[in-house]
Amino acid sequence: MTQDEMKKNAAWAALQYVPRNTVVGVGTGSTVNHFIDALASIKHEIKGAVSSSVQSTEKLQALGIAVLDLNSIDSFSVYVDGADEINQHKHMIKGGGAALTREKIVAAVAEQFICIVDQSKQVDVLGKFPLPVEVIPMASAYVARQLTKLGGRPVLRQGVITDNGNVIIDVHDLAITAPVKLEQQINNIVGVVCNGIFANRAADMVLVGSADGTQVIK
Ligand SMILES: O=C[C@H](O)[C@H](O)[C@H](O)COP(=O)(O)O
Repeated sequence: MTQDEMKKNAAWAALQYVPRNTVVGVGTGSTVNHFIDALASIKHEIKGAVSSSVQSTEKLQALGIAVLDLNSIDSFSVYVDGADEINQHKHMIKGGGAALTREKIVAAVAEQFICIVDQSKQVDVLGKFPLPVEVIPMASAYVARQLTKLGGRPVLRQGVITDNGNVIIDVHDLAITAPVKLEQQINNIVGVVCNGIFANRAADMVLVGSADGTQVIK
């Protein structure tokens, strides 16, 4: 079974946790693209979606799913999104597709975060995947120096501008043993919009696709 088939299994398994007659929060990425396909199969049973990226919005709309303004909603039940890495505490690294800030915003409004991954995303310690940090462009050199002081090796992601008009710095060589603390420390650097550690708001449930089926971790 390919990695993409494992992603697809996890994504379709998420459908059973989507309450009907409500708005659904939708993340971004190749795993979520499978979830959007799955969501289209029940589009007449939901009230629409709130989206975390232009990419997901376009796919949702192309499949006939209404995309609602997050500011028009007080809360909704379930946010479904992938991850680049996830540990046993359901802390994640996200942002490989540069969508981390809007993802963190939509996740914050959701009552429950369901993370869909293939088994290759499970790690003991976060940080082998370079940590994405979204940065206001004029602050990129300053922020890079501060990230170096925290022990990382910052690399500006070439040719990428986020949906919010900012740049991404990928931080290599971090062994993230205290994700809750490091997420806050990086947020405190002036010029940082958001970082890809999702630990202060971890996932509530993880669906892990593998060749043996989909494992549910609650
Ligand atoms: O910015 C992108 C998101 O955080 C994605 O959820 C993450 O990169 C995982 O993507 P994929 O499902 O393509 O592996």
